[in-house]
Amino acid sequence: MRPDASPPHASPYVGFQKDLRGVRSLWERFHAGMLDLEERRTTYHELLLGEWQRCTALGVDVAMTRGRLLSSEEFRRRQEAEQLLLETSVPIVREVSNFLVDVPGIMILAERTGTVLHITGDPAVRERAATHSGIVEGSQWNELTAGTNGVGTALSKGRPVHVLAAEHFCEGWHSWSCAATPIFDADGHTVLGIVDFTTIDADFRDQALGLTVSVANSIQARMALHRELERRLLLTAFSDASRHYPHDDLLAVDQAGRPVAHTPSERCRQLAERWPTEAAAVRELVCDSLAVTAPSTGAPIGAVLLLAKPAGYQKVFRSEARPAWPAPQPAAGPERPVTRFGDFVSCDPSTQRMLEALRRLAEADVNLLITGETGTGKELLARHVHACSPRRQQPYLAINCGAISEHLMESTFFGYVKGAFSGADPRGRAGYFESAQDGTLFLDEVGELPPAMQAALLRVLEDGSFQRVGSCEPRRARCRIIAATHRDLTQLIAEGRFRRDLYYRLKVAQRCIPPLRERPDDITLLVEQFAELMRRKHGLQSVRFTQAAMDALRRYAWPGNAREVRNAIETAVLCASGTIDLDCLPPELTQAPPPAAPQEPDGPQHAPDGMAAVRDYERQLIVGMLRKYRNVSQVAHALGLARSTLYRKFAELGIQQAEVLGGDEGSHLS
Ligand SMILES: Nc1ncnc2c1ncn2[C@@H]1O[C@H](COP(=O)(O)OP(=O)(O)OP(=O)(O)O)[C@@H](O)[C@H]1O
Repeated sequence: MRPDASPPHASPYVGFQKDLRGVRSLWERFHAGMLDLEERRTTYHELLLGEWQRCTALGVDVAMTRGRLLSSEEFRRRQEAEQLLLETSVPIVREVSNFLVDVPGIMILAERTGTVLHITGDPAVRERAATHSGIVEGSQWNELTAGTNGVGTALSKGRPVHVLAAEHFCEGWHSWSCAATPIFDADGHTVLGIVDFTTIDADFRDQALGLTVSVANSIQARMALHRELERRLLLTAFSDASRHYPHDDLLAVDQAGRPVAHTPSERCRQLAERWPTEAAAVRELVCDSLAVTAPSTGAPIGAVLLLAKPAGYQKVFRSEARPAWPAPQPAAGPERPVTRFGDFVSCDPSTQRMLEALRRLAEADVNLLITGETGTGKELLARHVHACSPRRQQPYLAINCGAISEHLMESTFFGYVKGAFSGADPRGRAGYFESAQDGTLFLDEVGELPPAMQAALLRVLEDGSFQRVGSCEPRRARCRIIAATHRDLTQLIAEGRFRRDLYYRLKVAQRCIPPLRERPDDITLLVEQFAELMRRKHGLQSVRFTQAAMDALRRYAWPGNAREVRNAIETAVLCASGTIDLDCLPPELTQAPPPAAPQEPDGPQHAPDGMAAVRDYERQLIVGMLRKYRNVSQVAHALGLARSTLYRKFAELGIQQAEVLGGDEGSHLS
């Protein structure tokens, strides 16, 4: 056994050499209750005993052989809470792993409570770690749960550590050795997570500790940069508030409760000084606060606080006079919390209920049908359902059924054997069902499947088997199907264009995403999300909207839904130099609907209540755009719609192209 045979190891957290001889025997005697109290021991052995006694007192189960797994719901929450850490660390960890191809070990990123967020490295070691010890994403390795181990001990010590073989409290981990280093926040002492390098004990090298220290340092540097950006956002919010409230005392505090800025009065200076130690007393002076949140994740960054005057009168920030915050300012206010489902965000209550239902359905592992207009985020939801499902470690494959040529469809879905047909890969090829084995197959635009393919798909869904083209050998399909369509499948069924039996197989569970025009609060939310996304993408300092621009954005009906918002905001961000005004928005948002288009005599021009009014508005909009561009492709692009969707809208809304264009349709409508 290695601890008895290997040379001493430097122990960075105890400051002396580890002599691993006798550790296994010490461990055995400790757990058998056969320690000789009079025995003279090295400091190192005393230290180990202290660690193990602590684990015993914490009630750690020494017989455990697999890491404890969080429920996928809880894991999802942790991932969401640690989005910044993930975004910052994963690219670094991956890049380092690329240079460790021949090193038999895995690199683990854990968050501040010891939950593994990400694992990368040697596939064989990864497989063994998962199957033998339950070291997988979502498993927990703090000392309370798993006793002395790399992640848990680095967390509790707050320093880089080696934990080798029999030093682990639980025998189940004795075949592993780990080096682990904490990642600190910019303040130098708050632990944000752990970088750990784990190998089978016999493969362990001392250099592993240097590796984790250097990876942790790189992550820290990147985190520090993020913190600086957050600090700037907070300062921008503070100076905006100061402009709007020049006669008041304001204090900006970051998320850790540290004052970042205050109004330059002596009273405020003193309050800021007292804040870290007497926060409770100073907090009593706070009349109102404005939360400042991270642009992309919505995570809180800090707050601007409005302090009571010495005379004691109370004041609140006026909602209509809230400063023109940078894009990340929460759109819906505290009474409308934002729900996130992966990258899908919403503050609309009925959409939020749908997202909650999807969270539950993700775990249920049943086939799912997602409907909704084009651009409403069906693929985004499907992807995250997979990420929250028990299949999340397996492949996710998205297929646009409308984009596969009909005669290749069967071989694309089911694969083919060699010599199946001329022009094919001579070695044969696996189809989507095999490639997505054990994972999720997302069938986008499922309403476009031709009848023959509908029949073939139905057969797979009914008995779970299929054959490659050119072969009789049955194969089992073990993937989950998520299907999506913007079409009304019940109508297609009534028209004989979609199989009823297939429909029922696909919609074991079904959810519909409402169009954006029916959830006006989400318009503001998406505008701000995309503005921040584009600000980052194009490396801009800040992006803000004038009131007039924001009003126009909220009024518009968005027939292309979130995709159209995204396109419009990207163009606007690029056109504006920081502040987006009306002139940076696409003309259809700012121009009144064309007068010649038919409309109700007193019909509303925007933000109408009834569906009929919405249809009218959509009709006016599309007719106006057709007159302007005189080209269907350009209109579709401007609206963020597929051409096929636009043609569908023509039919639904009774728009006659020839009529609109005065009979010259043929030359322009391409
Ligand atoms: N609620 C949302 N929050 C954030 N982004 C969204 C949301 N809804 C959609 N998006 C974004 O809008 C774009 C379109 O989304 P997606 O492709 O998922 O829509 P879709 O309904 O599948 O469209 P189609 O029917 O045309 O295939 C993507 O960029 C997506 O990230």
